[in-house]
Amino acid sequence: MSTTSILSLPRIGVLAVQGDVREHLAALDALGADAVTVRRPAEVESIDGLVIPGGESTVMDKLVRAFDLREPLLRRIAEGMPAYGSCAGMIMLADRIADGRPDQQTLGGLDITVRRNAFGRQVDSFEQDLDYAWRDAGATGTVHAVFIRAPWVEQVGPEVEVLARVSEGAAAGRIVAVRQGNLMATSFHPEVGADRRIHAEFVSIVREHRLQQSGARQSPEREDTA
Ligand SMILES: NC(=O)CC[C@H](N)C(=O)O
Repeated sequence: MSTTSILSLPRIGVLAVQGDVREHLAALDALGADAVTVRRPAEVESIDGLVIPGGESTVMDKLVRAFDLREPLLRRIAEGMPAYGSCAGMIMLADRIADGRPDQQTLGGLDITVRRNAFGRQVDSFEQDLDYAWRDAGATGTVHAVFIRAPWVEQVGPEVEVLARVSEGAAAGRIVAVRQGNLMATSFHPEVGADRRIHAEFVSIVREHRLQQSGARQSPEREDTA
């Protein structure tokens, strides 16, 4: 949690050890967030929310450990810091990987099982319009989802809300967007286009969390003076 005023911009970090960091920074910046890269343990402490980009989850896992980011990230996520993972980022936030390599660790937090590269080699990349369960009352309509060697969600726990499924083709019905409390993940890459609605949903989760945090900090004082 940043120590700046609650009225200041939410500071949202993008995990910047590997992957498509720049596109997420641009999307967050366009939404009026204070978007910063996260490479050092101290940087994990100063952010209000975290985006984990697409890339290669095995490499990301190794670098997170090599840069001493694993422990602070685990702690902040356990404390309730909002996080959003796209593609490899979804894998990093998953509690379980189906057929995972024994040496691959995730940060976890989302009670889901993901399957890496689930759509198969023949269809490395594809695009589809999906129905999306918007939480922002202002957002409506489908999402044009871009999948690049994407995972799908094979199993979800009872606390997990399914936000989107594949709409057509052999994989129709597969879960590709989820939310559980302050954690959100998509198999696809909303950062590649100009549509900012999914990032906007995450920024509003971060804003709400900050408000709750500031309320929690203030309430003991209010009791004192009552
Ligand atoms: N575009 C992506 O992030 C691909 C994810 C990658 N296949 C992985 O397993 O980590």
